Amino acid sequence: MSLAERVAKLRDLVRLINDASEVVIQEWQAELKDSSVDPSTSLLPSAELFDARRSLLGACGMVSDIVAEPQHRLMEIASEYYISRALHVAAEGRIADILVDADPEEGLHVKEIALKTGVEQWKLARVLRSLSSIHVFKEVKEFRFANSWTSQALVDNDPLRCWLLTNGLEIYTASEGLLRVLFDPARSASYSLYDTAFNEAHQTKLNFWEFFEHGEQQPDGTMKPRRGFEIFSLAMLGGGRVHAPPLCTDYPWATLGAVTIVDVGGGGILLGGMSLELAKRYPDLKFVLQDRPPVIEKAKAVWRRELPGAIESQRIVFMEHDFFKEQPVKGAEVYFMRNVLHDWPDDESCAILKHLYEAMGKQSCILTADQVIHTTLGSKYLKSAPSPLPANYGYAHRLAHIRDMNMMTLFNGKERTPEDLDELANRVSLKVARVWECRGMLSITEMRRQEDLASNGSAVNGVEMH
Ligand SMILES: C[S@@+](CC[C@H](N)C(=O)[O-])C[C@H]1O[C@@H](n2cnc3c(N)ncnc32)[C@H](O)[C@@H]1O
Repeated sequence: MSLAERVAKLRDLVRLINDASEVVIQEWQAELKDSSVDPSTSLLPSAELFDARRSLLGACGMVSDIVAEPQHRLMEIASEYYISRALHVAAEGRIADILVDADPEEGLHVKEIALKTGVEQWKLARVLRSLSSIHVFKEVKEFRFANSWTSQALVDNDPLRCWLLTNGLEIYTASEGLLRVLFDPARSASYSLYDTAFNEAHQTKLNFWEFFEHGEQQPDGTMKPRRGFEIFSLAMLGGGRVHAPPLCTDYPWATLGAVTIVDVGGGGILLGGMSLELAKRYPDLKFVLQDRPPVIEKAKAVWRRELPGAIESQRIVFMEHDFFKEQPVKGAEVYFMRNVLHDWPDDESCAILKHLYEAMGKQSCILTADQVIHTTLGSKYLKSAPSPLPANYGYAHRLAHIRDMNMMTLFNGKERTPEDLDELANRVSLKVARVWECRGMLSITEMRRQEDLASNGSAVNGVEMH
């Protein structure tokens, strides 16, 4: 890039930062007037705030590319995992909870934090300083730390704490196998569930789920559930809480009327899954929750507690079902899957979709809620970022790619672009009719049978955000 181009781009970005900031401020002020919104915990920003926020974050990231010395920037990216490591230490040590009563001006001395965590104080100070420099925690006086706007979100929030921690345990170890697997020609070309970086790093022939279900051998030869699995389960609850509000709002569920939603691989061990969230908000909807037998048993208990009467009135029917077998519920209006397809390579995902296709009727659709990958080149299904940002908002899309790398590492699975999903759909006579972009990490992709779309011409390759 020539100097003139860099100067022009930097000026464009600063203008974008300025404009997007004004929108963010305006929307914050509107939130302040709305007593139903708590800005510190709201997971449902207005469409304007969501959009301005991603422009602003994308632009700030792009500024770092233009302004930073390239070699320095590359060195930083290559070793950034130590920042993640620092956060894992903070999560393991429950530092945000320890700091909850600290005076915001005075903070708590690292000596006292060390006593409560068991980490040597001067090492702990270095961990906390790493995080304070990126505004997670604050060093308010020398060696005295307090919570920041960001770390405050961790206070008394075990599901979120476990989400951070689970990325620092078996999943982190698994990422260490990526180099060896990707540069081994046979395993690199394989999309088997058993040829993953996870298998390599943990030296196991079990896949991710089997590994956890199998437990850990104790010195006396008995098996004990892995601590990491308990943390992973709570982490899924943390993720579910973050994902649910936009998914429940940004698809027009209320307009469906009194229809049945088949929640395929619906989960719900700890929180009841997406169906329970929808059931609480939309009283006309009915549900069939399908999953593996141990999951179904646990989900029943959650529903009994969270929505008394729903089981008796048959608003919810629980069904043990393997989604690699024939779908027993025929002609349902909606077959819903959240965070299911991303766990599976393409062939397995097609097998799941094919069973749904065979059960669908004319009015049926599949709604799949996953992280939708948007490339820097854009997609006809997704809203593009304003210039000079790349179409996918660049830096603001980083977590999507991180999650995609995670799926590759653990399962040979994949977060997909709308085009990838359409390709899978085409293999089993389905088609992506529309992507419902939601104001969160996940979006909803609607698939219909090709013959139905052809007959009523209702394919929409557009973008709509509520
Ligand atoms: C990542 S979880 C998602 C759970 C839920 N949809 C949610 O969003 O909270 C994947 C789910 O797929 C289920 N699953 C895995 N293999 C399955 C199979 N062969 N048949 C049915 N469900 C399966 C798991 O038990 C788990 O509940």
